[in-house]
Amino acid sequence: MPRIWVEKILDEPELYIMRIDDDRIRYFEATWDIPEGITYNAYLMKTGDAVVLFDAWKGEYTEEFLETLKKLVDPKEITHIVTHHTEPDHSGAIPALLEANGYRAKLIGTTFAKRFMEGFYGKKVVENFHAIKDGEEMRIGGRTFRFITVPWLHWPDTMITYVVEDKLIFSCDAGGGYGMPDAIDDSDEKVVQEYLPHVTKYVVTVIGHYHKYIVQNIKKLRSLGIVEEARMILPGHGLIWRRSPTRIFEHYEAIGAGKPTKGKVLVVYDSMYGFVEKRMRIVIEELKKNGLNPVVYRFTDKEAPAVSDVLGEVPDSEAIVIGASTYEAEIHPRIRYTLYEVLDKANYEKPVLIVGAFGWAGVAGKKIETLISRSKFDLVDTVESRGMPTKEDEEKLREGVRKLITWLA
Ligand SMILES: Cc1cc2nc3c(=O)[nH]c(=O)nc-3n(C[C@H](O)[C@H](O)[C@H](O)COP(=O)(O)O)c2cc1C
Repeated sequence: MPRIWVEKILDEPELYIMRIDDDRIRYFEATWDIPEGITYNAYLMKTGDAVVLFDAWKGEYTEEFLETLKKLVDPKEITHIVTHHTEPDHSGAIPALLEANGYRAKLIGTTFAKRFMEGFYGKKVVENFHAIKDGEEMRIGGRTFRFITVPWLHWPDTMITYVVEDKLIFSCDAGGGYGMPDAIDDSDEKVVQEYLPHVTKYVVTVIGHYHKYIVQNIKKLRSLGIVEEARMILPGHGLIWRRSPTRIFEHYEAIGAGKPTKGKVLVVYDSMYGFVEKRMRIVIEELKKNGLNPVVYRFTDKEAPAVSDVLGEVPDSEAIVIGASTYEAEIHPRIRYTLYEVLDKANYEKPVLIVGAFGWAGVAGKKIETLISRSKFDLVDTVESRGMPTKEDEEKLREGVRKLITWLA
């Protein structure tokens, strides 16, 4: 059963989080394996004569959302609904809420948001929609709400709200992560440490395709001075950041920049009958001998790691080793798909060593080389040979690892 959290975050303005922990979901966006689950966070603020709702929950949890909301307020009393991003994991419950509200509330979002809401839920939902301009301020319930667009974090519709007097940033997907942390905020460092890898995985899989916009948009928010002075960052997924509000954006920036963890080398390969495996054991041994820390993901007839987990390991790796067999004159399908996603979502300037095995005519190595040469990654070496590696092959593999290490020095 999904856990529901309703907690008061502030007395003045009166501010609540409504969070549901989605433990039923298996594949976010019908693609990314997330055994760690995800939360949907909505926020409710009572200020002066206004009751403002920031985002909602996924449509699947509409009933739970309305029940939870009714504990805090009669839905008819909601005066404003801010929709930062219309992806249905945040907007799904809004149509039913508007109905319960008697369509009294003003919806606030970007022009794109208006278009998308109408496309998803019909004309009636946007009858009372105010489309903001970037940087526009509105006085609501005695407070100043500034709306700032952050396009492509990760849809064109995306914006954040800054409540000027209280220095609060409502950031929706920006600053979010996977996982169902055992707290609502960052006050417990142990919870934060467990949560941050889920943030990395979230950023790469969900926003990674647009990763240059992560850096650009955070730069934009910093230049407005609101990141440094923020008292709290309140995302649409995961933890609220109030002990150290800037930390989540610093983490996002580090992911955007691909800031490496010293010595971490991501090793990913397939092996159907053990020939690539034999090569990779040599590679891993050589990496360890040289003081590096290989993080290994293998696709075999017994294991198939989640590609989402592999993606989450890329940003802070210093280098990558890809091992692949040739399969029907192609790269093995598991590595082909993994590589395709890495190049699309986690494309960084990092060195790559390619290792291949084939039966009669090796093409996997060459095909990976071509893909790497068209990406930001740097090709260090390709070591590919037939079947069982010979002594000579073994020496070439060790030499390849040494070249990788020299590259890192
Ligand atoms: C389904 C299948 C398709 C294969 N296709 C090719 C191929 O097109 N060209 C080739 O040279 N070898 C091919 N091979 C042979 C493998 O690439 C070779 O045995 C390699 O050493 C496998 O390494 P592994 O046991 O680590 O997967 C194929 C093997 C299988 C099982």
